[in-house]
Amino acid sequence: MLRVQNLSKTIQGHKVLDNISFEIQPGKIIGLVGRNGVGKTTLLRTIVGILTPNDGDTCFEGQSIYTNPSIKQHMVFVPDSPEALKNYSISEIVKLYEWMYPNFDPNYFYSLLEKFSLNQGKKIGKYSKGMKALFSLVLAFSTKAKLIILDEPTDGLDVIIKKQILRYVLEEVSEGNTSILISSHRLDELEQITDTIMVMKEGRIESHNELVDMKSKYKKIQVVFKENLPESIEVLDEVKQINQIGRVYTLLLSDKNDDISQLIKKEQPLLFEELPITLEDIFVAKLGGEEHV
Ligand SMILES: Nc1ncnc2c1ncn2[C@@H]1O[C@H](COP(=O)(O)OP(=O)(O)OP(=O)(O)O)[C@@H](O)[C@H]1O
Repeated sequence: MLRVQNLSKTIQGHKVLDNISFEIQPGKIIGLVGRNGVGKTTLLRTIVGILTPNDGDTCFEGQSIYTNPSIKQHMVFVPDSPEALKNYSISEIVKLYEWMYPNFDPNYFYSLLEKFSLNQGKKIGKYSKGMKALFSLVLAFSTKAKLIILDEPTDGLDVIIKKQILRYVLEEVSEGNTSILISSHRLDELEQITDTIMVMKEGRIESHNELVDMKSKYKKIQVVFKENLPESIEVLDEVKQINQIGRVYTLLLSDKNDDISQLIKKEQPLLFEELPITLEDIFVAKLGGEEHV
């Protein structure tokens, strides 16, 4: 469906995107994660053609979006601060979207406004921050685009709406061939809805894996020793310390064959307990350096 090939973008002499390639298949939800300033928004803005790359291409169903802009009617981008529409009324926005997106479904749009209790009389500028975020999502899903690209979609939404939205996103994807690319710092939410996770680091894609495969590469344990964590364990590359409270250490192990667990057990811990692993643990292990402990 979407193929990003060797995309690079330099802004003010700084290479923000460095030779990025990936593909998105129909019916998939992909999470894009990375530390602040790593280039996520720049990547999303480049693959929808708001920014022009210095190198590389983005093709939707085989056609470059830069040389065939009409193909972009099948993709919709929801920015993290949707200010562009704030002076328009809802009926004006509907007209604009019907013009931009031939498959825009106004009946569906109004039914979603109702479903999420969004006041139809107000100008968008009069909505609260959360209502604006919600409105942008409703608008995006009403385009019936095949690819929906969301930048920090749940920022500003209260927990109840967030849950409704996440459920709604899952329903939409399971019913049709819509694909969704979501950039988010809310790793707990991504974990609930995504199939695969792309990790960005210094302008590159560091990894692009199925979430279950990522988790299977690690083991999270809690250990307590009589004294501190033995140095023989601390120095191992396969051991990342993700938390310490007193003598209770939480460790993330790259331990496919159980070798590291055996080494730790040889040091006779007072407690050795395996814990469920989260996307946040993997994020910290991959991108956290030593600063997080
Ligand atoms: N218009 C611009 N002018 C100058 N530098 C820019 C511009 N847009 C982005 N950058 C720089 O490019 C880098 C990546 O920014 P970007 O917004 O893509 O990061 P991000 O991963 O989305 O960050 P965050 O998680 O904080 O939203 C940053 O160093 C940023 O300062």
